[in-house]
Amino acid sequence: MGIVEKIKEIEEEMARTQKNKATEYHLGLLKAKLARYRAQLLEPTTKSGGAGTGFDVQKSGDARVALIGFPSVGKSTLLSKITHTASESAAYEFTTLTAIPGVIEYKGARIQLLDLPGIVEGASQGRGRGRQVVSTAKTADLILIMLDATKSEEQKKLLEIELDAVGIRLNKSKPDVVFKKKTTGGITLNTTVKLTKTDEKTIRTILAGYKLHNCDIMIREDITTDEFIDVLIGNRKYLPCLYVYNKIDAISLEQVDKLARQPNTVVVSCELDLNLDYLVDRIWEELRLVKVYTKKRGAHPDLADPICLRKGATIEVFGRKLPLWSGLGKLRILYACGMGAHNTVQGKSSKFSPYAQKVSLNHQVQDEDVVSIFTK
Ligand SMILES: Nc1nc2c(ncn2[C@@H]2O[C@H](COP(=O)(O)OP(=O)(O)OP(=O)(O)O)[C@@H](O)[C@H]2O)c(=O)[nH]1
Ligand SMILES: [K+]
Ligand SMILES: [Mg+2]
Repeated sequence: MGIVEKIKEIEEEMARTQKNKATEYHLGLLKAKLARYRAQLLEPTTKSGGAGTGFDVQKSGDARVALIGFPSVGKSTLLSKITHTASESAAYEFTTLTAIPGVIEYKGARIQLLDLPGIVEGASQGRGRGRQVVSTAKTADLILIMLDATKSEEQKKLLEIELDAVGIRLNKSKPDVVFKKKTTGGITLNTTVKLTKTDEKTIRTILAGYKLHNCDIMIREDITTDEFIDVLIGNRKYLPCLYVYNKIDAISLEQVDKLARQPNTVVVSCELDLNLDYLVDRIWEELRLVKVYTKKRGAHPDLADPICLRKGATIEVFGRKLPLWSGLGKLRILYACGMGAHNTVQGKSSKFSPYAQKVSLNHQVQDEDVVSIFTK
């Protein structure tokens, strides 16, 4: 009998078994067995299978948010509540076996929310399909670490360790260090601040360890040794993260209050719909999206249908989101623009706001700008 059949058999037996004191233990055993089989189902089938690559889900919308957590913390319940997609949720572990995308529609933005299988300790080392889950996290613009409010604080640390192991740095900015490899000339090391958490000798030792004998380094921040290594290795991902404590319906008010006071934290109950609106608000904020309105010549800005971009996006990035961009491309466009409230590019990023201003393709847009594009 294959695993799928075994799972089916247990599920049927569970459905047949009445829930009461006498069957509680037996049901518990069945649940554990079910979780074990489902965990097996998650294991990569080939040796290389899944390792290092994420799930094959097309990115869509204006940003991607990934749900990371241990099994049964309520990830799928959340997806089903705040998007139009239903993801199966159940009381046994490893209910979700693959990445399930849903869309949060909010303030004119379409945010892709990815429900993922639960991970276990050691996920980054390739246990279960965990490695695939943490790799998918790397493709997100924001990570939601979902935690069970009724369980120990330990869970948070363990998840952070797993993400850290694949090079994800949460709620940290890239160390302010300029590092340039050269072919000759030895090592030039400069610092603009006093180093209190590492020192020059350590840094030189590490460089030698990586066989880097020729490079220019300028350290502009009081970094740690680990942060210096991150700079050398290079492919680190610095991502914002919200810690979402679910199931607050099952703990005391005092406990809820204590959790809610932690930084980057939102407390919710998916089951009772508690605080979910606030969570979506916070997701929007953390993504740092800006809304930009389009405006046709001689018409009012189209306020009903803004284009959402990441903060720092340029006019060019904006243009690529316009349906008519490819056509414009052929005409060898543009200068784009205007800024200000009633003219071409109107809004906050114009120096001459509220008047329209001509800007270049690499001009950065800001929230609530109104942009018109002209072709030559
Ligand atoms: N008390 C309580 N239970 C909840 C809440 N949200 C979800 N649950 C329950 O928690 C269990 C697991 O929910 P799921 O949504 O399947 O959890 P998951 O994290 O997707 O689990 P896996 O896919 O197995 O990793 C289900 O029995 C839910 O009914 C909540 O806010 N409060
Ligand atoms: K579950
Ligand atoms: Mg799930």
